[in-house]
Amino acid sequence: MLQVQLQHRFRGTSGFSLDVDFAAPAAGVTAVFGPSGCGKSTLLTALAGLLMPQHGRIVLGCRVLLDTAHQVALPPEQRRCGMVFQDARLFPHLSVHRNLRYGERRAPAAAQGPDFASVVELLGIDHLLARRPGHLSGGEKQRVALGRALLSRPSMLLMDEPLAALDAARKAELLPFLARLRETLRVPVVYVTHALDEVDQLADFLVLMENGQTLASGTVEVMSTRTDLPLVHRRDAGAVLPCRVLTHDRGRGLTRLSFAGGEIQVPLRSEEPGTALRLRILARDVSIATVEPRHLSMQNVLPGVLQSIKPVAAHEAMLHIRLGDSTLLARVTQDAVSRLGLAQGASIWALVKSVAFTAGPAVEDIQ
Ligand SMILES: Nc1ncnc2c1ncn2[C@@H]1O[C@H](COP(=O)(O)OP(=O)(O)OP(=O)(O)O)[C@@H](O)[C@H]1O
Repeated sequence: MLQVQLQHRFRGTSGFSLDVDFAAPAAGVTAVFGPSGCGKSTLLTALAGLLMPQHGRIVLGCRVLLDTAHQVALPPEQRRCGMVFQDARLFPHLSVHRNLRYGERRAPAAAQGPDFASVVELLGIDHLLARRPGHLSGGEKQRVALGRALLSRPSMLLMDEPLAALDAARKAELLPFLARLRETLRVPVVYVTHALDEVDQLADFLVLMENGQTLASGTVEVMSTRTDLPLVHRRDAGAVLPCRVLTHDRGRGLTRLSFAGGEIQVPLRSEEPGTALRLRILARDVSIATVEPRHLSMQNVLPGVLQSIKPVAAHEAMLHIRLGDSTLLARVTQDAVSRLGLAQGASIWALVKSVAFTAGPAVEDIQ
């Protein structure tokens, strides 16, 4: 586990207070998500040991990095956190090769981790080794920065909005590398972002922050269906479902997926049957029927049970729908709730218009 409890108040004009308390799995990617100025970067600097909080305890696995109650405070070099920022911060006068070797030289002899060749292969930067940072694109620079951080064999990787400075195309180029990293490496990652699509694609666990405080934390799937959190008011609010590819029907251009509440059909995907995928079904793309609908253009009509109805805006409500072992969210008007006579426990059909995929290559990659 990564256990974090921190309290810190900046003196002077800022007066900002950080009050963080969460426990995340030590393996995988933990996203720290929240609006600008909520304290995400401050949290990272405290994890790295670059900010000494007034009170706190940080434990990674069985290592106590900080325990102010017992005067324990490991300095940054003993915490060994690899850091990747929005701007790559590479040495401009050194080649990519030498930037990477710099990271490698900082690795303690006994530390476990990938070697130079495997990092270069993992990040696809072989062809860039002789270049200087000034001759790299933003996405390439970030891959090198990531490689340098990995080669220092960190005990934890801290990433502060590594994609925020990139345009959409560069971001799309880098995301698959980050996803590979998550699948291949064992190093725990704390990933700061205010982009929900990055959370969906990369994170296993989510820590939600607001005004210096942790509002909630949990798996991305569970957090995506919590209607008590500010996430529910976003346009992209919706349930994240882990799925598996069942079959492809190339003639009809459809792929059938299974999830813990049934099956769903989506536009043709490129992944082999058996591949795990994650998809977000936006609440606003789900409609409700109280009798089984027929003769519809929609592919997905899923039987479920209405678990709860929560108002989310003046005239709208968020419905929690139980589909087997999964939960779906549907955002409908209050008018629809009363017209259909919707009530907790009712059997209903959820009609899913479209889904957003949050993992795996796009269908354009087929062939
Ligand atoms: N060294 C400091 N001294 C005083 N105040 C600070 C200091 N560092 C950060 N702050 C304040 O702490 C608050 C949180 O800043 P932080 O950079 O952690 O937010 P953030 O969530 O990472 O924001 P963003 O998403 O915009 O990067 C801000 O109000 C900032 O002004």
